[in-house]
Amino acid sequence: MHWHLLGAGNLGTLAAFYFGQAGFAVRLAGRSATRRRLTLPDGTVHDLQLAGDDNAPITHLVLATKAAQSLGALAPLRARLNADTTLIRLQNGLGSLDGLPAPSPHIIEAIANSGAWREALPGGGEHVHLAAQNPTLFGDGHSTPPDWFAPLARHWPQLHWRTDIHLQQWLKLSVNAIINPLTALHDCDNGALLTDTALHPRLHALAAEVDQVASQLLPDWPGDTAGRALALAHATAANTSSMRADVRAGRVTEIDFINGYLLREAARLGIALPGQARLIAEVGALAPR
Ligand SMILES: NC(=O)C1=CN([C@@H]2O[C@H](COP(=O)(O)OP(=O)(O)OC[C@H]3O[C@@H](n4cnc5c(N)ncnc54)[C@H](OP(=O)(O)O)[C@@H]3O)[C@@H](O)[C@H]2O)C=CC1
Ligand SMILES: CC(C)(CO)C(=O)C(=O)O
Repeated sequence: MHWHLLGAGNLGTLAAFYFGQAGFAVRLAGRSATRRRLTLPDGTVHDLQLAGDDNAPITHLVLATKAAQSLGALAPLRARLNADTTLIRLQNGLGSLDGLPAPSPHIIEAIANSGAWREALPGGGEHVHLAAQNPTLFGDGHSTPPDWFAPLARHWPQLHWRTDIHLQQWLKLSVNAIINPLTALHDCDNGALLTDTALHPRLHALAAEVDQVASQLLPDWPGDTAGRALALAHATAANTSSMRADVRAGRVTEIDFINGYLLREAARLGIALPGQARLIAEVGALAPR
């Protein structure tokens, strides 16, 4: 089985590594060959040569661009995708594939709780540092995973198939709506959200707004977004969040797909979220949208 990868950044590199370990061929989509170095939390270093695009039909695709880049990155590939194509959306946020023209591929949602950051390699390519290895959840709403999932899960630590993927997406969105913008605004690593207690009143107020919306949308909503955000910040303490990395690099952030998505859902329910609205404006002032 042949996989294409669209977006060979932090998580794309990690996925390419684990697919490769499981024996699947991986090549880039829309880009030429390049190299990546990956350092895992146990200190092992792995050099990867990522093959360039072959312009062949795409049967299996990992999409790991940032959310805002998704539709633009997929547009030149449209003729190579069809309704039988499997697309793993390895991204934070929700709504990044809204508006994807038909025929829609078979979409598997992937939720990563790991933390990774990257730097340029001297002489070209990039070095990805996996700062924390945590569970990754795949699902498409069906109970049975595809055939390739079991061999992949033997090589990708803590990879799980979830039938309640929609709830899991909201659980991840809720903590990203706290960790990502706060670490971007305060230019701090995730662990600082635990140690800088001056941030806690705001963190709790933002989390309460998230719980107000999510509990109306999802009957099984467990609440305690503040506790779960602090737990994930602890589990990824040494990481630079993806939004902080985007702000630092002057890139478009995912605020519209995380906090913006939440705000739009709240508006549909007639709920105002003043804290989240202010947060979106503050991040918007730091980075392009
Ligand atoms: N980093 C983390 O710790 C975590 C990230 N996530 C989520 O995972 C997703 C990916 O994040 P992350 O890996 O950090 O992002 P990165 O910015 O590291 O990677 C995105 C990649 O997409 C590439 N890209 C952009 N446009 C195109 C295009 N048109 N064609 C091909 N490639 C393109 C970029 O290339 P170039 O740099 O050349 O523009 C870059 O390599 C995000 O949704 C993020 O929120 C989830 C959990 C943890
Ligand atoms: C898991 C976490 C919080 C890691 O930093 C993340 O999702 C991100 O940075 O986008």
